[in-house]
Amino acid sequence: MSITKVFAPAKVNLTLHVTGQRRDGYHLLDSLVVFADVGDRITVMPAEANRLEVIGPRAAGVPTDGTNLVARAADLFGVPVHIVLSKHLPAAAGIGGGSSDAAATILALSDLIGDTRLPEGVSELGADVRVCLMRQAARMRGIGEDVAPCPGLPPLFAILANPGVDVPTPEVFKALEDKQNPPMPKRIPQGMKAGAFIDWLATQRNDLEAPAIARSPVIRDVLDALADLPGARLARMSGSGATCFALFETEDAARAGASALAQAKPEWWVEAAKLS
Ligand SMILES: C[C@@](CO)(OP(=O)(O)O)[C@H](O)COP(=O)(O)OP(=O)(O)OC[C@H]1O[C@@H](n2ccc(N)nc2=O)[C@H](O)[C@@H]1O
Ligand SMILES: Nc1ncnc2c1ncn2[C@@H]1O[C@H](COP(=O)(O)OP(=O)(O)O)[C@@H](O)[C@H]1O
Repeated sequence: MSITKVFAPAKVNLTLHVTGQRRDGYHLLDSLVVFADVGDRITVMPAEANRLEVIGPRAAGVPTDGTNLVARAADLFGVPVHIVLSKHLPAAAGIGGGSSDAAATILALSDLIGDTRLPEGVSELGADVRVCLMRQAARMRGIGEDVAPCPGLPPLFAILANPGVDVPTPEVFKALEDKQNPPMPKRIPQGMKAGAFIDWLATQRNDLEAPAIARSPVIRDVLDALADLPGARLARMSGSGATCFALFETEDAARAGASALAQAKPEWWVEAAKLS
C-alpha cells in the first residue's frame, strides 16, 4: 500500500427543485449537479492506527474527531489509515464539502486496498455522497440516491461566493413552506452553447433559496452583488446555502468579476471556478 491523494471538488447545484417529502421527513429532489475545479484535498496513507489531521485555509471549526465525514467514510473499510484533509472549501455552505471529502476518502481507500466495490453504509454518510462519488455532471433525484450522469452540458465559468454564515441544511428544509414543487423537464438540454444553456437554467429554480434568505438575509446581498458584476448571466444559491454562484460566458469575465468582488467584500470567500 502507498500514499493516495484525491481531489474533493466543490459540488454546485445548478438547480434544486424540491418535489415532495417522504414520511421520514427527507425531501424529494430534482437537481442538476456539477463539480468545480476548486475543492479540498485528501491524502491517505497506511498506518498502524487511525489518525486524522485537518489543515489548510478553511480548517477552523471542522471536526477533527470521528464525526468528520472523512473519518466516518474511512471507518467503512476497517483498515487503519492516516488521513490528511486539506480544507479549502467553507463548511456547512451548500457546496458539499463534507460529502465530497467523504466521497474522495472512499475513492482513495478503494484505490489503496485495490477493491473498487463500494462498502456497506455509504448512503448513511449523507444524501449528497452518491453524487459526489460520480464527480461529473449528474441529475440527482429521490433524496439523493438516484443519480444519473448528464452528459452534453457546456463547461460553465462561474464565481462562487460565501458570506461566512453557516447554514445548517435541516433548518432550511424545515423552513421551506411548499414542499410540492414541479420537477425539471423530463429532458435536460444537451449540446447547447454556454449562453443558451444559461438562459435555460434561468427558467429553473433553487427552491431552498427563499427559506435560506429568510434565515440568513445576507444571502440576498450575495446574490445581488453577483448579479451586478459585468457579464454575470445568472446568480443563484447552491444547495441549502449560503454559497451562491454567478455564471458567465467567458473565463475572463468570471476571473475579472471574482477579483472585483474579492476586493469589494474581503470578508467573503470568493473563487472563480470552471464547472463541469
Ligand atoms: C441540500 C443538498 C442538495 O445537494 O446539499 P447541501 O446544502 O447539504 O450541500 C443535499 O440534499 C443535502 O445533502 P447532505 O448534506 O448530504 O444531507 P444529509 O446529511 O443526508 O442530511 C442533512 C439533513 O438535511 C435534510 N435533508 C437532506 C436531504 C434530503 N433529500 N432531504 C432532507 O430533508 C434532513 O433534515 C437531513 O437530516
Ligand atoms: N470533512 C468535513 N468538512 C466540512 N464539514 C464537515 C466535515 N465532516 C463533518 N463536517 C460537519 O458537517 C457539517 C456540514 O458541512 P458540509 O458538508 O460542508 O455542508 P453542506 O452539507 O452544506 O454542503 C459541518 O457543519 C461540519 O460540522
